[in-house]
Amino acid sequence: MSLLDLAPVVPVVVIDDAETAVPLARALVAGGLPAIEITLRTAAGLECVRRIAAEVPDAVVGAGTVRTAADVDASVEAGARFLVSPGSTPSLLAAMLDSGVPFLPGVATASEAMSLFDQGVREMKFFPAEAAGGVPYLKSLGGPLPDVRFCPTGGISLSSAPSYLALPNVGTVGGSWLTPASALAAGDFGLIEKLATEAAGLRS
Ligand SMILES: O=C(O)C(=O)C[C@H](O)[C@H](O)COP(=O)(O)O
Repeated sequence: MSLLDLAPVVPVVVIDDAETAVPLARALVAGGLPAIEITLRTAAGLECVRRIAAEVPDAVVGAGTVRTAADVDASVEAGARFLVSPGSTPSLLAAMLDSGVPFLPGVATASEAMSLFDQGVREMKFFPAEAAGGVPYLKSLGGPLPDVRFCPTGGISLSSAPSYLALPNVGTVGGSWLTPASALAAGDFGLIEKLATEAAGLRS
């Protein structure tokens, strides 16, 4: 099954304290969102991937903010089951193609999507979704590029997600709204499960 079909929303998580990774992942899975993207923006990112991969078997944990071939190797070694990047470079794409796990390279234009398509990539992240043109832009890309499917991410909320999910070239959306920094700092995993449950209900 494609990564884009696992759930209507992929939570994008920035974690500072690796101790929160496992309870956070359990809350998201309990709410119905099994695919979880842990960004490599923080020093704790890889350790969080490692802990979730080892301790939360129902989660499909991936690494986000993957920018280099070294990031690809470190993520896979930590147990990442998918990789997401904000954009794409030749060396990053080569490493992703070689990684053995599904990946969503970021694109924001038709030319970028066509370059990846030429390399055999059919599923991509559309980033930064809202700033780059949002739903109308993505709908327009679907005309000439109907065989590319996207995970739009960047500026999407519970209220804007349904209009993206209604597009035929969108499988799932990414967003950080499910894991507010304040809830993480307070250890409020009940709130995170509630936000995940709301998001999981967007497409039933
Ligand atoms: O970290 C990355 O790899 C990114 O490319 C950026 C993230 O996808 C967005 O920051 C999430 O978007 P928000 O839901 O607006 O917070």
